[in-house]
Amino acid sequence: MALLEARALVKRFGGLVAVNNVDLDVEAGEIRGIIGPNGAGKTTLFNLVSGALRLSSGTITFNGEVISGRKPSHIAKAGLVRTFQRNAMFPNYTVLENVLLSRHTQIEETLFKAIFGTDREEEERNRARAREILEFLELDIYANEQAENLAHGHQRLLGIANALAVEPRLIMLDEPVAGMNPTETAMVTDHIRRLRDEWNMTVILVEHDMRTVMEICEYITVINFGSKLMEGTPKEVSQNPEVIEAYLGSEEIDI
Ligand SMILES: Nc1ncnc2c1ncn2[C@@H]1O[C@H](COP(=O)(O)OP(=O)(O)OP(=O)(O)O)[C@@H](O)[C@H]1O
Repeated sequence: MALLEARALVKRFGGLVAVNNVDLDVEAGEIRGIIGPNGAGKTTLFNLVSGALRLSSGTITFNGEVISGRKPSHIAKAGLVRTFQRNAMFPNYTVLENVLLSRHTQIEETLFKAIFGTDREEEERNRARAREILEFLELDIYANEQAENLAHGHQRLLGIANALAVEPRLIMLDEPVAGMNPTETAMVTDHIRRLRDEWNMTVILVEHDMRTVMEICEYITVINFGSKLMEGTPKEVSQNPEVIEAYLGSEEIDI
């Protein structure tokens, strides 16, 4: 059984079918890419899996548990979290505080509980874990910096740190290298690979930067008009005429 099994997912917005009967199986330890043209339904698919949007129909099983219909906080606690395209979640707090606050806000349902709901021992544990995450992502030198002062690449990395704070098994990254220069892209790509290799994390990413997708994903799902067009290795995807037609306007994918 795959770690994530999505069956016949459908999402309708009024008359528009944004996600149309999509199956998705992701094995533990995979780095999976989801690609497709603008408006194909990638973000909607992400939101369905993370629980941010309610399914019109379909079932999602994660780690053997049915998670469809559950709240995002429940899904996060079960070990599946997503990042967002926006920068730092709590811009006026330090980097370390961001990771601590994220852990609480993603798995607790009220801000009160998030802020006051933990005992000292648990808080110590959370703090130690937050430091470990920052070290892993080489953000520890910024631990006491205000988040909004970080460079763009580091802010996006902090988004990943915030997601890791709930200690997930599967992390969904929404355009992790969007707007980055080549140095930042290389840094983030390297960390994504290390997350899988060293922390056994399963990763799903939506990304427009084809070079990054081809470089780090061993398997890619292509979405077009809300439906799955194909799945395959980067090589299979980049050579598939339907994909080239749909996604790249008949230009070859540059790998
Ligand atoms: N909340 C919503 N209400 C109505 N329509 C929506 C909503 N969210 C998305 N859509 C529509 O659903 C379709 C899929 O959008 P989605 O954002 O999932 O595509 P995408 O593949 O992520 O696109 P992009 O690559 O541009 O981010 C689009 O036609 C979009 O306009």
